[in-house]
Amino acid sequence: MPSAPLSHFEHQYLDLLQEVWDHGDERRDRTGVGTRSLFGPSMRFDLSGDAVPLLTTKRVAWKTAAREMLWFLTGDTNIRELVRQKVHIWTDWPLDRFRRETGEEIDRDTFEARILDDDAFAAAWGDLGPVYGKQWVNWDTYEPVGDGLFRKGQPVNQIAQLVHDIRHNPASRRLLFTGWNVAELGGMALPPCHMTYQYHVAGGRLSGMLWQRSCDLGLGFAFNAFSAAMLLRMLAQQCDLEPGELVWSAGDAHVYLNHEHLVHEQLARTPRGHPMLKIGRRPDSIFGYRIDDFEVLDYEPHAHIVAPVAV
Ligand SMILES: Nc1nc(=O)c2c([nH]1)NC[C@@H]1CN(c3ccc(C(=O)N[C@@H](CCC(=O)O)C(=O)O)cc3)CN21
Ligand SMILES: O=c1ccn([C@H]2C[C@H](O)[C@@H](COP(=O)(O)O)O2)c(=O)[nH]1
Repeated sequence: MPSAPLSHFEHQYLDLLQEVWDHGDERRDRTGVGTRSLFGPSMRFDLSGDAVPLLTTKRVAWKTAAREMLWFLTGDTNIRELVRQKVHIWTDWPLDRFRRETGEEIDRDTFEARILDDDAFAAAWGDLGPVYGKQWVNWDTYEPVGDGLFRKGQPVNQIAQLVHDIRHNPASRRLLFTGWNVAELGGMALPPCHMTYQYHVAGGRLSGMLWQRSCDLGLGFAFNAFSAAMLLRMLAQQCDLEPGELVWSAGDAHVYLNHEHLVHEQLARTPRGHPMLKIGRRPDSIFGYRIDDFEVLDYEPHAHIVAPVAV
């Protein structure tokens, strides 16, 4: 049965957008663009059935978000593979570094073409540092070899460990993984925003919480909410559980001042439809999913809204 309009999941997002725009503290942020910001909001999304919190008040490139999530799970931190899949959302940071360090005024398409064509260029300029994927599946460890010396130990695969723990110790209060490796933050293009994920099993259902320290409500949120739900669904499938709830909570939730048009346009639109995310196949492991395994149904969103990304 279609539910009453006010119960649509997306109203939580639209209400927050309005709240931040109307009452957020206006400040100059790291990027120089300026934001309005509120601290500590949260939202809850019911993922039962195949429900997925994919925004409908603008078209969201969910396949781009899905490709990014699958890329994280490979442990890769170089944008080359994303660019090869025509995912451009991470290009601006390496491009910015390239321009700053070489003084060359290269455009984005040329930069991406060089990343694809030139191995050495990709290795030198395409890497984001030890960001999400590195920490999720290859967190470095060190073991003493005497005299104050250490050598690298076996890296920790937090995701494999998580799947094991959900399966074998579902009552655990330690079902979590994090990208926030304090010792390695300095080498990252950006410290993780969607930084910590925790899970909870009850009544045959897997629920998850994402703690996002910093959220760009106009651009990042749509990707982060979809990806967190997608990952939860994959974990549930691997652990023979039904999806429960996704709890999203943020530290600094902000709207960039140059997203004013997006705020007004989205708030003028009415959420429509109840998007569903289908997974067509059950791979042998959490690392075995491919983009073609995912399909979104009942998605007839309002038109896309172009908004600049603050670098
Ligand atoms: N300011 C800022 N916002 C973010 O959301 C963000 C960052 N920086 N830095 C790191 C990553 C990169 N992410 C991004 C970057 C760009 C888009 C973006 O431009 N999205 C457009 C077009 C998507 C497409 O390529 O089709 C959108 O309308 O959603 C989204 C997420 C999320 N993160
Ligand atoms: O997944 C993501 C990644 C990034 N963001 C946003 C949040 C902020 O607007 C910037 C990061 O800047 P910091 O100064 O490091 O907070 O990127 C996002 O919303 N989601």
